[in-house]
Amino acid sequence: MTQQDDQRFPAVEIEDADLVYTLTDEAPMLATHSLLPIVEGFTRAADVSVARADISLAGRIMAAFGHASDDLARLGTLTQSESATIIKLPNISASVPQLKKAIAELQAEGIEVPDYPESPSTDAEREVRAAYDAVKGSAVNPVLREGNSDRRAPIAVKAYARSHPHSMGEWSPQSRTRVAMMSSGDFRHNEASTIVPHDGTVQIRLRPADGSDTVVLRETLPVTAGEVLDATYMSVRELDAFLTEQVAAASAEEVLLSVHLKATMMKVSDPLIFGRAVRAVLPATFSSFGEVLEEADLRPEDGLASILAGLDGLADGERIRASIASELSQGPGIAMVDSDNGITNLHVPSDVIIDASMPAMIRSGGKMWDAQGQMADTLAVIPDSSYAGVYEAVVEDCKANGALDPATMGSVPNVGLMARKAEEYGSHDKTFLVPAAGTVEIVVLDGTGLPAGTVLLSHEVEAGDIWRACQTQDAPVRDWVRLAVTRARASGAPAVFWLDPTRGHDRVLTSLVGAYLTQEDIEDLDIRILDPVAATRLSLERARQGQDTISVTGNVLRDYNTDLFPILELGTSAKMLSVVPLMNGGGLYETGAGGSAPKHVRQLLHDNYLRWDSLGEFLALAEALRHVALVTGKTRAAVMADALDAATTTLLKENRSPGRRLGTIDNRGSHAWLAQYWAAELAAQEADADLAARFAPVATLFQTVGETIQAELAAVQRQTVEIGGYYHPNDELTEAVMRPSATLNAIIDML
Ligand SMILES: NC(=O)C1=CN([C@@H]2O[C@H](COP(=O)(O)OP(=O)(O)OC[C@H]3O[C@@H](n4cnc5c(N)ncnc54)[C@H](OP(=O)(O)O)[C@@H]3O)[C@@H](O)[C@H]2O)C=CC1
Ligand SMILES: O=C(O)CCC(=O)C(=O)O
Ligand SMILES: [Mg+2]
Repeated sequence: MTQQDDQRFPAVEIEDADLVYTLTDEAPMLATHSLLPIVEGFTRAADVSVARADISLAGRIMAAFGHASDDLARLGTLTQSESATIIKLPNISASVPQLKKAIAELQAEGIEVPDYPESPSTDAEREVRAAYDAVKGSAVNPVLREGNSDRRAPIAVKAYARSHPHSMGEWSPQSRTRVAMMSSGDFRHNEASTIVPHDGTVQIRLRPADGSDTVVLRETLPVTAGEVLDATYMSVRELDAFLTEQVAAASAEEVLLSVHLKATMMKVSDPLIFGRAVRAVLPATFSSFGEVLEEADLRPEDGLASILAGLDGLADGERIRASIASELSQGPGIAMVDSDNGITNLHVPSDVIIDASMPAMIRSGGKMWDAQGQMADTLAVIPDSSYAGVYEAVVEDCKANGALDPATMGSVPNVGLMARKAEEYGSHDKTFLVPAAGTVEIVVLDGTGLPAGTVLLSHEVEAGDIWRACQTQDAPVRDWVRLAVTRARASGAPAVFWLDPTRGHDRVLTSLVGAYLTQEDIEDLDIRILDPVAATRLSLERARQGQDTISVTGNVLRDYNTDLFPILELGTSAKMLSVVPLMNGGGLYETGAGGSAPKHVRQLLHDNYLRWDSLGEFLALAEALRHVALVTGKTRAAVMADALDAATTTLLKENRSPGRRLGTIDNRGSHAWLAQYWAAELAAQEADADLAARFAPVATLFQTVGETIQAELAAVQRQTVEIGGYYHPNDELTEAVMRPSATLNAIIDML
């Protein structure tokens, strides 16, 4: 969906536009084909120029090999501008299997992109691999998130959820579901942290225990004055022992085994941990055939599906397949992603992503799907204990007090430390699979105010351990504390900093928060610092009493909490307002807090029905238009924003959001209603008479043909459709599918 394809609007460059709208993947990409023409039509009346930035997985692959403009890099630069206004939809953070599929799809279209080199051996292959590694995993959000995060449910959304509570699975005190985490040897227990005194450069290296030459893991790493620098590692020995225990425990307790990781955002460490879990479930297979599989580039970290798909070409293929089947049938039931097609939790590393998977399990009364398509209790394995306690506390709370009630429960909004790749979510370029036993050290090269050669942090490690460093700059920490105070003041709710005194990083952060709070006016505010488990308990207790509690967290809990609480409160995190005030003054408006909902694509292709809810886009657009008005002086944009918010409130009240069942309003139908309500609000408002006059005939027209539009949109349901690709669908085909109402299209063209 490139700008040039659309002749109705002159192309606007990303750098010149008042507003940039991102083109992404899967369900939000489909929704954009329907919504963006409406947005462009309406905003033109306010003289707001809109550019499209293609940051889809396919777009980024093409850009990496010179077949498309590198829109992500351009947007990254734009985030530094004080006038940037960017609407960011969720995108695929690709696992290796997804990346390979996208590459194959582009190649089949005749686009010359190279294969993904599994084991690069030449310089050219290493270069290709580096290019793909930059596209892989969470490669978009960290580039754009040059600010901290403010995610909350707007009042109208919360009111709607209370009056139309979503279904919740029942929780029984007898539930056998529980969370398992490591009690030593993990990232939490090994964490060490320090504050860097001055700007400078450090090196990360391994001094092997056998006295052989030092291995440089990272040649140079710039550090900044006042930043918090941490290092930690996951002991593979302790991880393996833990995972083996959990496999046995799930069997003994007769519950499903499920593994919850963030292999997308934590693109180096978590696929490795996922691979250890695959091994732990198939110990005999890996002991007999591990080398054969390795030689064939069939890696457990890519998941069972990749291994199974690669067996055909192997001499031992059938024996390996039989061994896997036999071990799976004798071990505990594995939680399923798709029981109809035999897809387990361990098939693809990016199918079960902890921020969405744990809340979905909790919402379902602590159950996941088994191989027979029934819901069953599960042992939820979250190896690193840094944040697993939060989920454990929710599970225990639900066992003791029953499911939460969306009709009455309070809200847990979040203020998250995120800017400049803060904490773990910026660690992938400082994460290493340790090649040999020895000492990993972070050593001063120059600057920092310390003598060259000073060892800042060090760990004794074994081969196979996963070591990582994290950086958290000072300016983002100050900004985060300020944002927390602002939100506490604006909302009147208590603000709780979730910081763990048993962790090195959190202890340092606690002292900084204490210091920076003294610089704020907080006398009449309720601001506390609690460890994450205590903070969870307090937030739940208050939520059960209908009270709101702001969670002020680091980057990972920002991610976890903004799915967890919204999924319980609102049924989905798609309904969140998600604002990132960029540190240089710009605004990044994320649409909801969830991802790209891959399951929705299947339903569109099968039934021509898209259940994606664009509420997050509507909320983000209104905020973005207000920001445009502020930075460009185009006051009309603010009038458009107020009218849009009013239209969104009507849409909620009138229940015009997409349903889940065929025959109800889908994504396209909800867009048409939004356009109708938006036009009505613009015609009725008195702040801008010209705008009112311009939209009066549009509003009248919608009143006349609104039902025709809905009938045209409903008529296309219940048929299969073809859009000519998954990662890189054909624009014309997709547009035809997503804009099937000639009547609506004519109105939009007229705007
Ligand atoms: N900001 C970003 O860019 C983010 C990207 N991601 C990426 O998204 C992909 C999928 O991640 P996953 O863990 O499955 O999580 P998702 O949030 O994409 O999906 C989980 C479920 O949430 C529901 N859901 C999410 N958004 C909506 C919406 N707008 N309307 C209605 N329902 C919605 C759907 O439930 P149901 O099926 O019941 O309808 C969906 O199946 C991954 O590639 C991941 O990396 C993930 C999070 C954030
Ligand atoms: O970038 C990603 O991979 C996921 C981001 C995410 O889940 C979030 O920010 O809530
Ligand atoms: Mg998330």
